[in-house]
Amino acid sequence: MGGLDRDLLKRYPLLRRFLIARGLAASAGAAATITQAVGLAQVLTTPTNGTLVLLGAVAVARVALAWWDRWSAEAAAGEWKHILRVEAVAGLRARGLRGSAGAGSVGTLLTKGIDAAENYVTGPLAALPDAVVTPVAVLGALFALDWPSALVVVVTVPLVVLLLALVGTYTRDRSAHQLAELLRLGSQFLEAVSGLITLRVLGRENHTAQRVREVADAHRVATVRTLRWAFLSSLVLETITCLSVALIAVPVGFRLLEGSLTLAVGLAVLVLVPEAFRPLRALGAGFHAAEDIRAVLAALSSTGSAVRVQDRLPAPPLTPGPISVRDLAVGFDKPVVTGIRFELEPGGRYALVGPSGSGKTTLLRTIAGLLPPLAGEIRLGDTPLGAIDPRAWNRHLGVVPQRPHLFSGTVAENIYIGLPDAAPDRLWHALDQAGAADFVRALPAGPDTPLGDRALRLSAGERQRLALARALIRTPAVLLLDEPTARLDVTTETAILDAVDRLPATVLVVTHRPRVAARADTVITIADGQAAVSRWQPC
Ligand SMILES: Nc1ncnc2c1ncn2[C@@H]1O[C@H](COP(=O)(O)OP(=O)(O)OP(=O)(O)O)[C@@H](O)[C@H]1O
Repeated sequence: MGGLDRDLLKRYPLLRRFLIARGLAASAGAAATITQAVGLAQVLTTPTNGTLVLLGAVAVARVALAWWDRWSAEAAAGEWKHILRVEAVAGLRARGLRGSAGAGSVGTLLTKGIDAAENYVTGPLAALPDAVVTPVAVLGALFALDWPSALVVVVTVPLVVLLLALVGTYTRDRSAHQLAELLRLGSQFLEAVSGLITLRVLGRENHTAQRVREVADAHRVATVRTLRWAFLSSLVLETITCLSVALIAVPVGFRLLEGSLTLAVGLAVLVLVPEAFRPLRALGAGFHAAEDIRAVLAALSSTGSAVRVQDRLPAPPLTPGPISVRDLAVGFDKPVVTGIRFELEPGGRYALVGPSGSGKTTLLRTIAGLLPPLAGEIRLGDTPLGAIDPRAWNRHLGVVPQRPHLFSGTVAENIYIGLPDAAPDRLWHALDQAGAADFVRALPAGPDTPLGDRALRLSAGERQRLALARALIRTPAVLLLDEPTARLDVTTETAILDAVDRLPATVLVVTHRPRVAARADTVITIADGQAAVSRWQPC
């Protein structure tokens, strides 16, 4: 049935527990419904004190069950959304973004996309046990009370189930299409905002606004189509339910007039019949939520942002020794560089060179554990990198990417990230080594100056120096630098490289500049998908 996805239940014990608890609650609810219907019929025909007390107790029990139903669904939905987001972030950390997924669409997927989990848990998943248990229980009671009425329900309930299955098949594609439009909108919007300066320079800002409008419109149309179908299926569902109730109510009325049916039984039947359809209607109303979350989970795994938290590797101690790269292949959907072999000795100086797009950054990110190797392995001493807890590896690493990200906090907060208790002299030492001390001192509030959104008030070279200070304050054993001086003048570059040379760390630096490569003992050259290792030789 569309409300239930076996893979999801296998993967998330939380959902299994929720379903079992709801099954028990649905059984209690069905018993209460039948007792209430029969009791109500008796009170209206031959009232007794005992029946009145019983009815009161059942009413209280139903209120308590309704409260618990709501609370348990909200709690399970909140916990599952949290798990999905943690998994998604772990997936992004482990594998990076795959394919053409952009930050905008992944951001939308992780926020609004994963919110669909709430509608799924509080909607079809919560309704499913009730939709299985209650119609069967009510049918049993109807057979005991009045079998001709039960026969009508036997014929009409499968019609409702068939309709739900049809709705599921039809809405599957619609939900995936609607989500794709939503992600496209998120990505277009982010691109338009972050590229505003370029667009203005090119005189294309109106054109881009028009494109965002078009995508927003496409998303609106897709949403309205899905909703139209949901409303239509609800209408058909309600019609089948009303017709079924009418098919039972009319003969019951005639039989009451004829005297072939007692008033108590007739009333009980009339109260019970709508109860057989109620949970199915609830299931049908939230049916599209099941398809929505399925589409979200498929999108998460195709962007590489879904990894099971339980899949985390154990964390053996990190052994000191060289970093050995053995027959490594790096890349994304297909390899960019293959057959890479080299050793990084502790304290050694290495340069990674090669034409633009040859795979230098990809190799650096693989060594940093940000991308999984496509083949071969990286060993730290005797331990494969894959067997080491990423957090343990991170503590030994200093990474300065090509386009470092600075957060909207202060300069100091950006540098202290992960080291909240570091002493201020360490901050100034790191800033000094990175050639950033002078300009930080000149900022309005020194290191306490807020950087604002993505630190746009700083120059590209200043941002790069802060990122270097952030790496150096951690006194890493291994320093991975991706063109760290690409935006700096020669004097600043020389000062920074001198400071880096004085560090005891193993340093691997990606560079296009011969004078930076000249500082390394060993040069790893990547070209045509292959890596070659040589001693530095000036041309
Ligand atoms: N997220 C990604 N998904 C798919 N392919 C990617 C991704 N990132 C990079 N690539 C591709 O991998 C190849 C290597 O890119 P990489 O950034 O490693 O090159 P590079 O040698 O560092 O280049 P440069 O010197 O210009 O920085 C390129 O062809 C690039 O298009």
